[in-house]
Amino acid sequence: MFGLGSGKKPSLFSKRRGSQWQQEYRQHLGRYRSAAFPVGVPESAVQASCEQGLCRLVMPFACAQEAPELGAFLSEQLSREIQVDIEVQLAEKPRFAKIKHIIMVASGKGGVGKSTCAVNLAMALRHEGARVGILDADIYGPSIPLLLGLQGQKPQAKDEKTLLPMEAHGLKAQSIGFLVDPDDATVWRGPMASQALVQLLNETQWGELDYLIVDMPPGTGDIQLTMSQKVPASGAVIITTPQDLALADAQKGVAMFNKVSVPIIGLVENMSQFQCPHCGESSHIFGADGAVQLSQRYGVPILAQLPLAMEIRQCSEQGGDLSDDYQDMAAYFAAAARLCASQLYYQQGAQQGVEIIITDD
Ligand SMILES: Nc1ncnc2c1ncn2[C@@H]1O[C@H](COP(=O)(O)OP(=O)(O)OP(=O)(O)O)[C@@H](O)[C@H]1O
Repeated sequence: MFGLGSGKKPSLFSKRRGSQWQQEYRQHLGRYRSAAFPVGVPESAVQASCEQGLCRLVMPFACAQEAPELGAFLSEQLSREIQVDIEVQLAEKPRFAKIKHIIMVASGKGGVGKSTCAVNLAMALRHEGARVGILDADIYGPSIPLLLGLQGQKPQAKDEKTLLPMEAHGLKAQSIGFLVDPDDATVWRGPMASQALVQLLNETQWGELDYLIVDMPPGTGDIQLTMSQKVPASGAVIITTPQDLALADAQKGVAMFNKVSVPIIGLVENMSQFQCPHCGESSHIFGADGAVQLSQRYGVPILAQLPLAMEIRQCSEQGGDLSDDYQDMAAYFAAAARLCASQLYYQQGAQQGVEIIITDD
């Protein structure tokens, strides 16, 4: 009835018909459920223009790679071939300078894969159509230069006060590792460490960003607490492994962010399972479902359960992008990125929706 794809463009694109399409799309989009759209595509997002079987959507969070699945859903619902193209435009005002959201990536314990997850999450958000930066605040072991293939490089000074960020894989990056000898950084005390983070954040010309990922130092001590107080973060992602010890530390991470009122966006369970390359059998080397229990206890979602995989280690340590050669591994981070971005959007929405009622008593 709507004539999408019929080719009779001029007569079909009257205003009335246009709005009729909008209505039908809107109805179906609202029913579309996925990890990224747990409550359907939000009403505010449905700025759809639909032409010749192509539905262009402007979405308020990074989810561009959801387009094929959304297209398949709409095609089935509307019984005609529909392609979806997603453009990402975050509507909210920047939280800091021209940065819309700062996301802290933290772990209660060292060596759980925090930096690896931070970099791959940043790349995945980029592939989901967002403008993304990464700030390496891990003063004790800055690994972002290595993970982005930028070792030994130095950022350029824009003027006397500001530095230009480095760029790799479409990400803007800044790290203490570009500026000081790592051996010097290890002796920094609390105030110096948090001051270094604030300075790097303030004095880098980030330009306009949708998301800035901050790779925090491991642990939940005073340094991490001060850092989380000083940075206007929209939320935090906690990386853990399924081990009891790592989970106990992850709990401390949740408590720390609660203390400074930074919402937890979700948990990433890294090294969740290992698939034998020979027989294909999956084993839970570090235990099973620890993060699920943590998630239930604190009511925070699990963004991903990532495998322990040689491809992740090799590709990351060579400064590569998983989506170039290891799409199956990249898919885990893509799903985590969409979930992280949407969770942040829905969390903010819920916060904005809180009504404060002042009474006399
Ligand atoms: N899912 C994974 N599969 C295989 N190797 C991984 C995975 N995640 C991380 N690694 C490897 O584990 C090692 C530690 O990872 P990473 O440096 O990201 O940890 P971290 O928590 O940031 O450490 P630190 O506490 O030193 O900051 C690296 O060699 C990395 O390549």
